[in-house]
Amino acid sequence: MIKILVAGYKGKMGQQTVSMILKHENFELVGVYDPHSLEDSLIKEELKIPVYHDLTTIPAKYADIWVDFTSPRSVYENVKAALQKEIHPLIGTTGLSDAQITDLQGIADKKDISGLIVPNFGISAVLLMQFAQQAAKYFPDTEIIEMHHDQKQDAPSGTAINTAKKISEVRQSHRQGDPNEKETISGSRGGEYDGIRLHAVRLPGYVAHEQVLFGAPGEALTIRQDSFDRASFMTGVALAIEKINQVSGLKVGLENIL
Ligand SMILES: NC(=O)C1=CN([C@@H]2O[C@H](COP(=O)(O)OP(=O)(O)OC[C@H]3O[C@@H](n4cnc5c(N)ncnc54)[C@H](OP(=O)(O)O)[C@@H]3O)[C@@H](O)[C@H]2O)C=CC1
Ligand SMILES: O=C(O)C1=N[C@H](C(=O)O)C[C@H](O)C1
Repeated sequence: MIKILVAGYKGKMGQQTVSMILKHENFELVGVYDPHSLEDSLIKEELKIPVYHDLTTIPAKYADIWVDFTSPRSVYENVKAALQKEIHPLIGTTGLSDAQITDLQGIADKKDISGLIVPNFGISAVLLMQFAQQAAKYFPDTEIIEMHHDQKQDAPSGTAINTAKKISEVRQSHRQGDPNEKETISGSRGGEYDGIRLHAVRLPGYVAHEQVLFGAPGEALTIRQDSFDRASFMTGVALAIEKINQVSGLKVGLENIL
């Protein structure tokens, strides 16, 4: 059995993850973590699962895997704590900066603990990023539009940033649009990563969606993926839990285990 602790267990993704783990025959939920929770145990399917409220009280090697769906504000400290306790981090929470990732990779290497930071567990999103990288070799002019539910804390989404990074690996960095363009309403042209414009839409009813638009003289290509339900992320979470041991160091992207 693979022993798992879920951080952020009361959240939208945390609840899905807890249900998936309880249904899986090879997974055991040994604990959950949320500093704001008022309960001491989570009663689920006749099981009494301990609730941790303080990182310092979680024993070293308490679980094999730490699944994190918390908040951009807490994820860095959580991953650091998991690595220090020699628990493999499987991180779905977005918002880690490049400097924080480099720092955590250093700790993971020193401790010889493998882990994964996964901007998007949906197979459609992983494929979209790969297809977008392939297309950018032939269509270097591109803009990204991500659309999410209106409770999302971070913008642009982790998936959109990761898509832009993958595109910028294969195209010459350049500024798009007319050099003399002027925003009459500030922000109209969106955010920017290495010359790639990113646009974030937040609307009720949406879950998680992304479009990558490519334009060239006389033609265009649009690649789109949709997560209509958070169940779309659970196949990827389960697969990553099963395969995290095969990763070397702390890596970014589900493609590392596909
Ligand atoms: N990689 C992927 O495929 C996906 C990633 N995500 C990402 O996962 C994260 C969570 O998303 P979602 O579930 O929708 O968000 P929610 O706001 O629904 O859930 C977050 C949960 O984390 C809890 N929390 C806040 N601070 C801490 C902390 N310090 N330690 C532990 N728990 C904490 C919150 O509790 P409280 O409300 O009491 O503060 C809440 O229950 C986001 O960063 C989102 O972008 C989401 C979907 C897919
Ligand atoms: O907050 C969300 O909901 C999601 N967050 C991730 C992101 O920022 O890319 C993954 C997915 O888009 C859902």
